[in-house]
Amino acid sequence: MDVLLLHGLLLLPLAALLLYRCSPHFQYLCKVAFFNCWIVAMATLLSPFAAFRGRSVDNMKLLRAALLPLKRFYGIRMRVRGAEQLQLQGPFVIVCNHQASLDLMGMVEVIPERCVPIAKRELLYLGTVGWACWLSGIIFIDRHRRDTAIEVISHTASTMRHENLRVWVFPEGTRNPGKSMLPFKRGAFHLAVQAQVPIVPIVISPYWDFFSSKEKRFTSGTCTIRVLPRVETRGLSPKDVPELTESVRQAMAEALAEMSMSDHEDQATEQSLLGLGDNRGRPQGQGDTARNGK
Ligand SMILES: CCCCCCCCCCCCCCCC(=O)SCCNC(=O)CCNC(=O)[C@H](O)C(C)(C)COP(=O)(O)OP(=O)(O)OC[C@H]1O[C@@H](n2cnc3c(N)ncnc32)[C@H](O)[C@@H]1OP(=O)(O)O
Ligand SMILES: CCCCCCCC/C=C\CCCCCCCC(=O)OC[C@@H](O)COP(=O)(O)O
Repeated sequence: MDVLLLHGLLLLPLAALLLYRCSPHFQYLCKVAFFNCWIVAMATLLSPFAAFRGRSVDNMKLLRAALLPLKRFYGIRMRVRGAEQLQLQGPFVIVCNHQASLDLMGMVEVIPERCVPIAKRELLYLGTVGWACWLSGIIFIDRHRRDTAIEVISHTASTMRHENLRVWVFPEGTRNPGKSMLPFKRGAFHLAVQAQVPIVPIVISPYWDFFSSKEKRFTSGTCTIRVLPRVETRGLSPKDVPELTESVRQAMAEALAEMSMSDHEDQATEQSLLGLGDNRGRPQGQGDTARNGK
């Protein structure tokens, strides 16, 4: 009986490995589980060090260092275009499209010094992850209570100016795996206008080629991050916010559409150069990006 049990235990990892190799769904589940486990493990490991410093934006460096290796585990190549647009003195607001939790990998590629994201309050309750986020100075808003969210944003506007803080906002307000961007919430734009600081739009290319939570697909691939020219807000007032929001969204939507096309073309070219004609692990009609291993 014991021998049988031992054999069973030995065969279990082998069976899991086989399943991982053969089933894209199982591979997806493993990769997503690893992503979350990595975040929880890093938060647990690093929070005591961060606590030593106290609540400070400097702890974002720890958080960034902890998340940077993730792309290597997943074989995701990051290409950054226009990084020089982030070489600004003083505070500014970054607005970025939000497809999935994977955006954290793109975020840490380009996040400048002294920059914190605005996040939904619910993240605070994720145990050590919430603790790590709080210690890093992440700004939390309750999306269901507009007045208190607006208060937090107003307070952030004055902190930005006094403490030379940069703020990263996902203006869609929620994850959006769709092909176009959702209408933008206006908080980020009120924030920039109140603080009279520039807005730097960032667009992360679509993940369709290597990731889809709907289809439970997670392979390797290339992701492009494009930093668009900054938009000045000096002299603008709250009445200008709707137009400002629309013009920034328009510029980002155009960049996203362009990137969707060119990423597809790039990957098709790479594929034919590498002689990779098949569509392993994904439906017909979507390019393969298997060049990065895994
Ligand atoms: C060591 C290892 C650790 C590992 C650890 C890893 C984890 C590390 C995670 C970090 C990364 C996190 C990433 C999370 C990502 C998200 O959590 S995304 C979700 C949170 N983000 C957001 O919601 C975006 C910001 N939200 C907003 O800006 C929204 O405008 C607000 C403030 C919540 C209000 O929402 P709303 O009422 O639904 O929307 P909206 O239509 O914009 O506004 C309604 C009205 O209020 C007005 N208004 C809005 N804001 C303002 C304002 N500030 N002032 C005056 N009026 C305003 C609008 O103008 C509008 O009025 P009208 O113009 O129509 O007259
Ligand atoms: C004592 C409780 C212990 C709980 C342990 C929980 C383990 C949690 C596991 C992993 C945490 C990963 C956190 C990744 C955060 C990614 C940021 C993100 O993408 O947030 C989503 C938010 O933008 C929009 O949310 P919705 O699309 O509106 O929804």
